[in-house]
Amino acid sequence: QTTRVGFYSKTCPRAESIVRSTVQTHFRSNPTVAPALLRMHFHDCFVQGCDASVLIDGPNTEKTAPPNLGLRGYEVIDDAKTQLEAECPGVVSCADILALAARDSVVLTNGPNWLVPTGRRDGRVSLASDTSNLPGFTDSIDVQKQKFSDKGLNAQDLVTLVGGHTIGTSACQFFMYRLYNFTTTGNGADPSINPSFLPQLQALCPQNGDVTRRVGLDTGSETRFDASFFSNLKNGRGVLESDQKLWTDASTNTLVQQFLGIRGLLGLSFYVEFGKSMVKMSNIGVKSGTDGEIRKVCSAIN
Ligand code: HEM
Ligand SMILES: [Ca+2]
Ligand SMILES: [Ca+2]
Repeated sequence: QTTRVGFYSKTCPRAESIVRSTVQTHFRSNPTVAPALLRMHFHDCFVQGCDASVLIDGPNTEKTAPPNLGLRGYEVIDDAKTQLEAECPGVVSCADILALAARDSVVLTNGPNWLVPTGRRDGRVSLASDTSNLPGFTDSIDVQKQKFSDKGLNAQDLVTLVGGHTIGTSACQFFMYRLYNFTTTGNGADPSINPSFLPQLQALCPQNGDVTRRVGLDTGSETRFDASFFSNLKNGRGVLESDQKLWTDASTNTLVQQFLGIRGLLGLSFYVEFGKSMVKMSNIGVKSGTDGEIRKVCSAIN
C-alpha cells in the first residue's frame, strides 16, 4: 500500500478541507450528490484502480459505457479541482479528490467518518470496454463475490460495501423486470419480493411508465446512512435483484444478519466495517511514484 493519511499535509495543507467544503456546498443545494459521489468512487476503483479514469471525457471512455451512464456529480469534482489548482497547482490528484469526496458524502448523510489515505495518482487510460469488471444488478452472488475477489475484496467487504445502497436511488429500468415478467407463474413477480412491498414498487414504476423515474434503494431511509438497508433485505424489501440475493443466498445471509443489530458473538457494526472496507476499496490498483500523473483538469489527461 502506497497511500498514507495526510499525504498533502505539507504540500497542500488545506486540500482535505477544500474538498469537504465543496462537497458540503453542493450537498446543501442538492443532497442527491452524496450517493452520486459514493457510487462514482466505486465505479472508478473497479476499473483500472482508483485513478480517476472514470472522469475522463471523450469517445469510448469509461463514462460512455452503459454501467456509467447514470453517474452524476462530475461538477462537484471539477469545482474542488479548480479551487485546489488555485491553491496548490499540480499537487492534488483527481483520484484523491474523488476518494475524499466519497468519504465526505457518507459523513454528510449521517454515516461514519474515517481517515482516507491519500497519494493516488491519476491514470491516463479510460476505455469503455474495461467496464465489464463492474458488477451487474442481475449477477448471482457467486459472480458478485468473484468480481470483488478479483479486486482483493472478500465476501464481507461485498456485503458491507453494497450496504452503500443505504443511500441513493435507482431508476425503474434496473428492477422493473422483477415486478411484472419475472416468472410465468403466480403473479409474475420475483418471488423474493415481499407481497406487501410489490404493489408499492409497482405503483412507483408502473408498466409502460417512465423507466427513468427514481426510487430509493433503501425504502424509507434513502437519505440516511444507516443499517436499515439490511433490515429491508431481511423483509424482502430489496429493490435490486443483486441486493435481495445478499439475503436469499446462504453464503451471504449470515453476514447480512450480523449487521442487523442481532448482535450475537459475531455481531458487527456496519458503521465500523464500512469505513474499513472503504479504505480497502479505495486502495485498489493505486498508482504512485512516477506512475500516472496529476491531472490539471479532471476530465482530461494532461
Ligand atoms: C454487486 C454490486 C453492485 C451492483 C450490482 C450495483 C448496482 C447499482 C445500480 C443498478 C444502481 C442504480 C443506478 C442508476 O439508477 O443509475 C446503483 C446505485 C447506487 N450504488 Fe450500487 N451497485 C453495487 C455496489 C455498490 C457499491 C460497492 C457501492 C458503494 C460503496 C454502491 C453505491 C451506490 C449508490 C450510492 C447508488 C445510488 C446512486 C444515486 O443515487 O445516484 N453500489 N447501484
Ligand atoms: Ca479507475
Ligand atoms: Ca438508509
